Amino acid sequence: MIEACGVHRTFGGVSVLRGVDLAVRAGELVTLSGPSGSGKTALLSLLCGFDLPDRGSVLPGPASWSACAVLPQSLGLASELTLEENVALPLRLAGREVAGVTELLAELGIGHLAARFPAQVSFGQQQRAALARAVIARPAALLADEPTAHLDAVSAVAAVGLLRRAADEGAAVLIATHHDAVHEAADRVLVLADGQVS
Ligand SMILES: Nc1ncnc2c1ncn2[C@@H]1O[C@H](COP(=O)(O)OP(=O)(O)OP(=O)(O)O)[C@@H](O)[C@H]1O
Repeated sequence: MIEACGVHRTFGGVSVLRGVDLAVRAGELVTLSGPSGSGKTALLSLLCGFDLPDRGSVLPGPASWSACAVLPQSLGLASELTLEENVALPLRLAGREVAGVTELLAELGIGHLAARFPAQVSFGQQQRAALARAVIARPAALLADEPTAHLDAVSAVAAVGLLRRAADEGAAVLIATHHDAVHEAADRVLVLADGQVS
């Protein structure tokens, strides 16, 4: 479950989020649209615990952060690990068997780059690796910020397919995006405008 209840956040005197309420249930893929600068990234940062609300509450909270995967715009791949090692990391950290990495990279069209380091591939290729890392451990909640921003049409279809599958397998998935192809795969589309979600 992903949830925001009465969330407020102000930056430098500017009230960006003004009483945001939303809920994404297990098995649901919900997209968040809204003009550039409306606060989508700020909201995702609160939902995943990167930031704290001035007022209101969010889920997942600290007790369930380990079951939450985040795909930030900055990707956050470990530069000293290969793409394959990056994708395997959530499984290793959880003490689980490493399986499915090769298949996932192939599905996203970057199987041939598995042994390269992030700095040796394009940003769009890094973005696909970060997406694979976000879904590999089957998180209960998945927050993705513009996951198709640097992808061509074919790669975007593969990425959206993967996010849809994560929801179909039971994850609560929330995606901030400007892309119609992602909205079309969603169960619901939310709009963030004037500090509130509708
Ligand atoms: N840490 C911060 N400090 C100061 N201002 C911030 C901070 N984070 C966000 N803001 C401001 O909050 C507003 C919303 O920013 P945010 O990045 O959340 O928008 P967005 O909807 O994700 O935009 P885009 O679609 O361009 O990615 C902007 O005016 C931004 O400058």
